[in-house]
Amino acid sequence: MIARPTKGADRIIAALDTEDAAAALALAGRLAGRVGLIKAGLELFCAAGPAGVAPLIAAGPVFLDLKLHDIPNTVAGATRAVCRTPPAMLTLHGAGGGAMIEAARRAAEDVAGDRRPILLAVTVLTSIDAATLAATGVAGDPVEQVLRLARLALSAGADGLVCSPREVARLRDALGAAPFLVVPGVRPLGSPAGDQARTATPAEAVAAGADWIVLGRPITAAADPVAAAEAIAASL
Ligand SMILES: O=c1ccn([C@@H]2O[C@H](COP(=O)(O)O)[C@@H](O)[C@H]2O)c(=O)[nH]1
Repeated sequence: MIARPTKGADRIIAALDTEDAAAALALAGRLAGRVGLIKAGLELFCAAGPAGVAPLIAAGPVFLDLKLHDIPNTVAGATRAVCRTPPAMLTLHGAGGGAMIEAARRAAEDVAGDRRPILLAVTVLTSIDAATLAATGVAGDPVEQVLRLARLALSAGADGLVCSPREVARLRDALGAAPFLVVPGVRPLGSPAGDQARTATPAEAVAAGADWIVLGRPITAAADPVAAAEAIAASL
C-alpha cells in the first residue's frame, strides 16, 4: 500500500481528465517526481479501458477514480477486474452502502492481497452545494452527510475517504488520524472554480488535515503544467 505522504509534491494527485491515453501517458511522464500520483478517471477509462490505464500503472502510482456504485455483487466483480492490475487507490461511492463496500474490500483482498489498492469512499461530491444536496433529499449542511457516509464507509472496510477541503478538519476531529483523506475541489488562488462548489486552496486543505490533494484543471489547463505543479508543491 502506498505510504502516507509527508512532503509537498508527494501530496499532489494530478487528475488527467482526457480521453487520450497517449497524451495522459506523456503528461504523466512530464509530471513524474513533481506529483505523488496520477489520477485516471471515468473519462480515460471509458475511452481507453483498462488497456489505456495499464501503462500509467506501470509507470507509477495511479489513483483509479471510477467511483463504483452498484449492487454489492456487481461492485465486487468490477473491483476484482480492476485489481488484476492493481492501482494504488480505487474509489467507490459511500452512498452505495456498507454491504457494497464490504464486498469491494473482500474482492480486492482476494485478487490482490497485500498489493490491493487503498479503497476510498466518496462522500459528497465536491461539485455539490447545500441546495443541490437538498434537491436529492438530503437536507442540511453537506458536512453532516459527509460525516454520516464517512462513518458508514470506514466501518464497512474503506481505508479512507474522498471529501472536499471544507470537511477535512471536521473529519479529522471526529475520526482521528487513521483514515486516508483525499481531497479534490482544490484551487490555487486565482484559479477558476469551474464546476467545483466546496473549494479551498492547496495550503488550506493540507493545513486542515488532507493527506493528498487532487488537482486537475489547475495543472492540465495551465500553459506550463510542470511549472503549475511545482508552484502548488512550493505552496504546501
Ligand atoms: O468529489 C469529488 C470526487 C472526485 N473528483 C475528481 O477530482 C478531479 C478534480 O478535477 P479539477 O479539474 O481539479 O476540478 C476530477 O477528476 C474529478 O472527477 C472531484 O472533483 N470531486
